[in-house]
Amino acid sequence: MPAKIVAEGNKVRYAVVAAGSISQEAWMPGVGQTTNSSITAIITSDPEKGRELSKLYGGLKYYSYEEFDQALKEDTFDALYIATPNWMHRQFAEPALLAGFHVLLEKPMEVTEDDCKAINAAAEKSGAKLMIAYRLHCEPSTVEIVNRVRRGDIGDPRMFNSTFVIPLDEKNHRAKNGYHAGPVPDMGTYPINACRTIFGMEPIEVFAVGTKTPTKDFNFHDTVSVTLKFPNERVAHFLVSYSATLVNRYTVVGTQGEFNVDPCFVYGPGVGISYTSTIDGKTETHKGPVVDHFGGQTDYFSKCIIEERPQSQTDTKVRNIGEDSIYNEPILKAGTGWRDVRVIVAVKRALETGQPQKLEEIESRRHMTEDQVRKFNLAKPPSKVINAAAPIKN
Ligand SMILES: NC(=O)C1=CN([C@@H]2O[C@H](COP(=O)(O)OP(=O)(O)OC[C@H]3O[C@@H](n4cnc5c(N)ncnc54)[C@H](OP(=O)(O)O)[C@@H]3O)[C@@H](O)[C@H]2O)C=CC1
Ligand SMILES: O=C1OC[C@@H](O)[C@H](O)[C@H]1O
Repeated sequence: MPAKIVAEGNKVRYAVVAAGSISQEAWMPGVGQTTNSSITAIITSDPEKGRELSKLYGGLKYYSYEEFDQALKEDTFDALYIATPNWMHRQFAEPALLAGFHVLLEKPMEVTEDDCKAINAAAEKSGAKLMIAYRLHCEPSTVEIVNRVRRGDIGDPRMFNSTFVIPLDEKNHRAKNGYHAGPVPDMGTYPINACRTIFGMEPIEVFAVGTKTPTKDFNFHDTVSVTLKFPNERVAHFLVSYSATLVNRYTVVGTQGEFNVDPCFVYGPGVGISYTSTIDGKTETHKGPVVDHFGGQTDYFSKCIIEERPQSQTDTKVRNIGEDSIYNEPILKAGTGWRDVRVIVAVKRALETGQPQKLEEIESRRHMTEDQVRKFNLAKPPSKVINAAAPIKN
């Protein structure tokens, strides 16, 4: 089926697939901050959520998962926001894309490289647009930091180090579903995407060490240390964990300076991505604005849909830092979703074998530019949340 067209002046109509915590508490309120997007349908396995959210959002059409194929035949939406658990992304994304619906797909893209490739192939076949929900790609401080590295403010970026810890409630779906629900896919996606973007390169080797906290009942390594070797002897390291207090920070060290970013990955009331820069011995603090990440990414994606920006512009070539070349206009970022998953599955192999894992050398593609930045105020929290599990242990 050909890709859905949304006329200039109309809003892109979204269906939300899975009304979990991120959909109800962040994405659905965030859409209200945009001017070009609306929610018109919900696809859920829980009829109570269907009824209640339909009322809360002014009469959404709701469907069960079994009615998904039927939903794709009706004219109630143009695009989908898919926020199922990681291993259920493809089952909704692939048929929706083949049917011409645009898809904003939660991170990580899926759990295997084959799943990612199948999703990309579906988008290519129909021409429908696909974007992985990297909300930070539309966040002003994150884009500023990346741009400052690209223009050489800290010299040659040599090292990246990050810690991302969120204490997980053991009742959450992430707690009992093995590696692919664990901290590497769930949270590691952020530092992996950040260091790939900051270095403008793809890693060539992966080392990993995992531990299982004795007092916890997770069925995977709940704390993992990962080292990524990059071309030109650059190195990145990150630690992710479900089993300690909330921490989210990264440092990029270059030949002339460093950026320390804290908080760097999370969102919500009072949270503005902020950093200190120390360049040639002079330290400055940069307090970032509190913006709605979810409204921002959706507004950007809808703009790409309305303007019919070609997906072929998705993965434009990136210069290596220090080289003098011109960037092309980059747009969406399906390719970068697979590139993160490629690393996530290599970490799994490294944990299983205890051996470093080589990655095929691939050229880097540019993703994340100024035109993606959105500065919407944070949406008000929803007046009601229906049957959604809190990810964070209180
Ligand atoms: N970009 C970001 O900042 C964030 C992204 N995410 C991503 O969003 C996705 C969903 O995360 P989140 O909302 O926190 O998860 P939740 O556990 O809160 O919700 C997941 C929802 O998926 C549906 N579901 C279908 N099958 C299952 C199953 N077997 N087990 C559990 N849930 C199921 C349910 O919705 P229903 O009852 O409606 O069918 C459920 O409420 C993940 O891919 C995650 O990585 C999550 C948090 C932040
Ligand atoms: O931003 C996030 O923070 C909490 C995580 O569990 C979630 O999946 C991630 O995307």
